[in-house]
Amino acid sequence: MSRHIVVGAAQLGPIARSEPRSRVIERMLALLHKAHRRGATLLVFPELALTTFFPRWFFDDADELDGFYEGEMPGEATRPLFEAARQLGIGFYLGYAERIESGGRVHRYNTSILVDQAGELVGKYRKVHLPGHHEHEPWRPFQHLEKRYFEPGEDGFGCWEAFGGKMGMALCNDRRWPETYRVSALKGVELLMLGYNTPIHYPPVPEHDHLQGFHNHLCMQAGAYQNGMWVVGVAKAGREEGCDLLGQSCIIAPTGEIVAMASTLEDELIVHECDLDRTREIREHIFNFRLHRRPECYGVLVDDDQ
Ligand SMILES: NC(=O)N[C@@H](C(=O)O)c1ccc(O)cc1
Repeated sequence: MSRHIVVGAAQLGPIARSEPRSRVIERMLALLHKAHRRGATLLVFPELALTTFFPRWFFDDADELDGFYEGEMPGEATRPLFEAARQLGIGFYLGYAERIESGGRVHRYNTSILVDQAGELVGKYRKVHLPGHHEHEPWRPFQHLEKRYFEPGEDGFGCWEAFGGKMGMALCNDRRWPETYRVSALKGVELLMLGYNTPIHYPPVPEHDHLQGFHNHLCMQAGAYQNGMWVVGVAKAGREEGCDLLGQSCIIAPTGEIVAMASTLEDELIVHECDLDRTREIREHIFNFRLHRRPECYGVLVDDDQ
C-alpha cells in the first residue's frame, strides 16, 4: 500500500453564536468536496468545529450550555458529513463538544474523532491539556472556561492504524506540550492531527499577544521535528463574536518545515501529499529513540519524587 496520503487542512472562519449546525455542516461539506477534487483522502477540521467557541462565555443556564454539545455522533446534523465521506471516499478528523451520560452522571469532553473513507469511526480522543479557568472571572474581556465545561480525557494519547499509516490526535492546547508529541511518537504515530481555537489576546499576559502566531508554529514545528512526524494543525480563525482567533493553519513535515499554510482567516483549504516514510529520515537517525533516548534520566517527567 502506498505510504503517500494526500491530506487537507480545512480551516474554518468564524462561526456566529446564532449560526445553526446545519449551516456549519454546509460549509464543511463544501470544503470536503473541494478537498476531494484536489485528491485528498483525509481532511482535518478544527477543534469544536460545529459551533462558536462557547467557553468564552459564562453560562448559568445548563440547557443553554448543553445546546453546544453533541449527544450522539453522528447525530442528525452531522450525519451528512459521514455520508459524504463514504460517497467520496474521503476520511476526516473532527473536533466537537461531547456530552454523554454514564454511571448515572453527565460527562462532558472536548473531543475529536477520526472517520475513515467508508464513513466509519476509527477512533476517538478526549482533550488531555484543558486550558483556562474554572470560575467566572469578570475582569477578563472574554472567558476561557474549558476547565469548567469539560473533564480532562483519561485515556491519554492514542495511535490508530488507518489511511495506510499510524495516525494520532490532539487538540489545541495539547500542541504546546512536548509530551503530546513524544507520547504519540512512542506509540508509533506518524501523522498527528490537531485542531485549535486560539484567541490572539491572552488576558493574563497581554504582553504575549504579538507572539501568538510565533508560539503556534514554534511548538508544532518543534514537535514534528523532535519526534519525526507529520503535523497537521487546523484553526478556527477570524473575528468570532468580537474575539480575534489565530489562523495560520499548516501542514508540517517531519523535518519541522511548514509545507503548506493558510493565508486567510476564512474557510480555506490547504492540501499536501504527505509521504509517511519521510518519518524515517528523522526516526532512524538524529532522533532514533532506541539508540539515543535515555529514559533512565527522565524519571522526574512522570515521578514527582525523583
Ligand atoms: N482552545 C484552546 O485550547 N486554546 C488554548 C491554546 O491556544 O493553547 C488557550 C489557552 C489559554 C488561553 O487563555 C486561551 C487559549
